[in-house]
Amino acid sequence: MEALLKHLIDITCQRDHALLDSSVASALHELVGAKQVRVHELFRFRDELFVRPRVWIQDGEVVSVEDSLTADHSGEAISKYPTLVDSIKDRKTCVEETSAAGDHILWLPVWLNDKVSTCIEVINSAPYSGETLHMIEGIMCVYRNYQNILDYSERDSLTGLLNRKTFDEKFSKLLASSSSDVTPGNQEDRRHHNTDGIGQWLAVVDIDHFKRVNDQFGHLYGDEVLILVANLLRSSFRSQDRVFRFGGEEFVVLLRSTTLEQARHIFERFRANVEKHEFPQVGKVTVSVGFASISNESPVVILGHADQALYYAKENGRNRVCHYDELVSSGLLHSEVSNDEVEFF
Ligand SMILES: Nc1nc2c(ncn2[C@@H]2O[C@H](COP(=O)(O)OP(=O)(O)OP(=O)(O)O)[C@@H](O)[C@H]2O)c(=O)[nH]1
Repeated sequence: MEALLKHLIDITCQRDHALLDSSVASALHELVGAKQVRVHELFRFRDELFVRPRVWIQDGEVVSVEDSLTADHSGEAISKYPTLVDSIKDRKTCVEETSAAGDHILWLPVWLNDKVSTCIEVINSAPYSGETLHMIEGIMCVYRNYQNILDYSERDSLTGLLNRKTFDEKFSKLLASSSSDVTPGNQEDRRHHNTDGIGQWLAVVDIDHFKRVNDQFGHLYGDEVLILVANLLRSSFRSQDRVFRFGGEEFVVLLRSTTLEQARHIFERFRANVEKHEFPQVGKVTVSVGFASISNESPVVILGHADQALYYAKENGRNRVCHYDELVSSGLLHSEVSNDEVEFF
């Protein structure tokens, strides 16, 4: 009872999804005495549903995918887990199966607004008693309620995208984890990309002439355009990338683990998706995009680079994607001296 209370206090003091996942995994691992607990993320890619662990137990400790930039983000097709597929089809919250090795596996899909984007897997060598199942059910209810509360505080109410406050937290965390990966010997390599040319990218996206939409059609249509652009952002990027509404008609995208060529291609594909889209009543809408590599510079400098590239795109025809480093190396932009003293967040 005391251990359960301790874990419930730990779960309910979290203000961040990743920490909430970790404290729930730790509670289930310790209270059930489970061999393994994984918190999986379910995501759609090219019309297929995939599963990818977000948190798991390794050497008795909880490990989170957010702790590492190098973790494998690809995931597995959900069809590899038929019991999980059935549990979702039947709208169940708990299904048990026995593996070929004799382990007892519990699949616990988390239902939020009729959708499942998270599922917990608990693996145990012994069968689960009625009392244990009852306790797991209680922990899952607390977990679901807390996910709801966190979603509400992390998201923008109009578009449902992550909000500016969440960007500040996530971006600082991403930079901290990338700089903690730096060892004295490889500092220069990590400054921009790893040796494969794979890097992280930040883009600022701004709707072109949005004021005209509001002026010509009214704010309700303006809001509708914002919602539709947010949907196009969601469908144009992978689920491990992060999309934020930064304020007004400006959005920020964090693109993980791609080369410069891929990043350019992905941002260009999004720009083209918006250009092709028919917006009800309003007709055609375009966006400009400025992007920069996520280096070991401060958040204000990286954001400033992407902003400068966006400004260049706006000044040079709009409806285009511009890359900061390329503009600097071709002499079209002047690199700014970094000023880490500036307080931005
Ligand atoms: N409908 C609606 N409009 C908003 C919202 N937030 C900001 N805006 C409007 O967005 C417009 C932004 O206008 P500007 O910054 O002049 O930029 P723009 O017209 O998009 O022009 P460029 O960016 O130069 O292409 C302003 O009219 C704001 O009132 C919102 O939540 N809903």
